Amino acid sequence: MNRAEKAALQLRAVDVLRMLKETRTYDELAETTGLPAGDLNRYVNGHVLPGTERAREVVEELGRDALAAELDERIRVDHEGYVDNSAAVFDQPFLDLVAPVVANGFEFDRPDVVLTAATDGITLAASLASYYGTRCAYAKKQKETAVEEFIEARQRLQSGIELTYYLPASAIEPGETVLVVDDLIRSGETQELLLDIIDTADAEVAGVFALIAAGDDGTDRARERTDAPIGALTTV
Ligand SMILES: O=P(O)(O)OC[C@H]1O[C@H](OP(=O)(O)OP(=O)(O)O)[C@H](O)[C@@H]1O
Repeated sequence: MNRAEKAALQLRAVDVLRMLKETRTYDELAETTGLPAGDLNRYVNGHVLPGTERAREVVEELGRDALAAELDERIRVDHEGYVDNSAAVFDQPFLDLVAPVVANGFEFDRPDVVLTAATDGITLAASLASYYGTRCAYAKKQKETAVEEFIEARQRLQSGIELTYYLPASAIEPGETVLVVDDLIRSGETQELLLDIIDTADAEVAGVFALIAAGDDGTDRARERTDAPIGALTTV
């Protein structure tokens, strides 16, 4: 890790601690983190930065559990099992906290492109691409007018409806690595279409990540398609 990466990690740890502090006293935060309340006070107030190892623990271990719990708080599941996650996907600062936890707490290699499907995955993909310093791309259900060449992926869904996603062909170069992300994975049909797009582009899959897995069907389906790491922050 170079100096800039260390500094970024330390600042991310402070962001995580500040988020946790919003709903806790320093004593409670000390209990949650196992760190001394006096140190926490200095980190949260920006007087001192946590050391690299401590920062890593906060982001990768504590951060993952804390953000999963925070995400659970923000999700509403209706009586038919449909998920309202607007309180997560509309909150870019929250997703900016999720990004380093995903990048460091799962086994994904840094990709060349973070790919999602419009619409609800876009804010998460933007946060991750920004964290990695890579490009973000999203496939859409319509063709963009001025674009001449598309990669398209089509599938007949279980419902009988045919779904097609289009991605401008210039979005992914052959041989690039692509991390597929989405806010939600349920049947896995959307992620499968994105994996088809990566195949057509002659690119490599770096992994598949969803904020929320609704059951295991979607992740199981993705696992059948790729050996790359697959993960979700929470399962409902
Ligand atoms: O695993 P699956 O069964 O494919 O479901 C997951 C997809 O469903 C939602 O998108 P939706 O198609 O509702 O489009 P939206 O993002 O525009 O709401 C969600 O954003 C995922 O992309």
